[in-house]
Amino acid sequence: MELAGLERAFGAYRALDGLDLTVERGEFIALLGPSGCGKSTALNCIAGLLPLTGGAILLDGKPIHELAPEERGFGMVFQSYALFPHMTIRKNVGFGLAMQGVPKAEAEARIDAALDLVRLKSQGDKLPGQLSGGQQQRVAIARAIVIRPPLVLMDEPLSNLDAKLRLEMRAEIRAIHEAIGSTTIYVTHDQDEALSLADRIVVMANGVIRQVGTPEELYERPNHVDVADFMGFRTRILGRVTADGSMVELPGGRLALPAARGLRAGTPVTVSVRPEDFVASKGEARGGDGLTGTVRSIEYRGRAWFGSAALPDGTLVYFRADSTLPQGAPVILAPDPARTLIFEETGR
Ligand SMILES: Nc1ncnc2c1ncn2[C@@H]1O[C@H](COP(=O)(O)OP(=O)(O)OP(=O)(O)O)[C@@H](O)[C@H]1O
Repeated sequence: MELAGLERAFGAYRALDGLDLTVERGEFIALLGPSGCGKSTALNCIAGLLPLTGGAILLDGKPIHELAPEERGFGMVFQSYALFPHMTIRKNVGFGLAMQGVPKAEAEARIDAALDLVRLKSQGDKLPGQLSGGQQQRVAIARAIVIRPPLVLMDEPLSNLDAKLRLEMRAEIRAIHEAIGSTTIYVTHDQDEALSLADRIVVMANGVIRQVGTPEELYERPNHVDVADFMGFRTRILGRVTADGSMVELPGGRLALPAARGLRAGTPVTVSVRPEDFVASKGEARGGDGLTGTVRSIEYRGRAWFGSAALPDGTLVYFRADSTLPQGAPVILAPDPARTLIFEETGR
């Protein structure tokens, strides 16, 4: 499937501002981004629930964006399970087949197979209200896949479930995707979910795609400060490349960072670091060994302590420490230079 310059405006507001993406058959794609970035809008446009205001959607080379949702025939799974409360599980799962006029014997066999896949075969005669949240979401998945759709669309399907069930269902969703060989587009704001499920992740911000890549590519080499944010680079510090171009001048000190090599002297930069790669120890920094900050909070998380410290300008740094540190104490904050990212002129 191909999204070509997908646009959706609400009045003057452009919720989708030119999305280009090719999805291969059998791929599992995660659309990842903060609340309001346009993920659900993109999914609803693909499903046909929202008309486009520009661009095109092609399936096997044919434009489908003028088709009604039922003509596209995609399977949809929403955050709310959207089951019919007065219909049995079997009837819920079979609804799409009945609409398509699939003969009864075939429909029954396909309902059996779908319920088997989501491990609910024995629950078919119950009503949705008699099932747990996780079971209801599995019914919704069975209903989406029983029609053998060319594309399965999922919008935060796990966000109503508790943490343990979310992990179990995550594995099941991937297993079902493999088992039926479907193409799946999955909307989430949870980077763990995206990293563990997807073949490729599409990171969105403000209605545009920031980066597309495999989980490894995005985790190791985010190309934009927004993507880094999503991949766990929690600390972002604004600074400038020093006059001789060898270091980065930041609040609380200067750092020698290989990633800054090649940038012009004076270039404004954002430095991004993960908490586990930013080590705090007692003392004050001097001469490029780290930044000086003041401990704001600290807690033990097994193995190590994690906390936050304020730089002189108030910027918060999220750090790891090998022993506890008193609140209010001055600390040296030393990032692992090889794991520190630098972005030009992208600070907020
Ligand atoms: N029907 C609508 N009318 C006006 N604005 C809308 C409409 N639907 C969405 N928007 C706006 O478009 C933007 C994108 O919304 P969308 O629901 O796609 O975001 P999202 O990334 O899915 O966020 P969330 O994770 O919170 O669901 C938001 O700013 C939202 O307010």
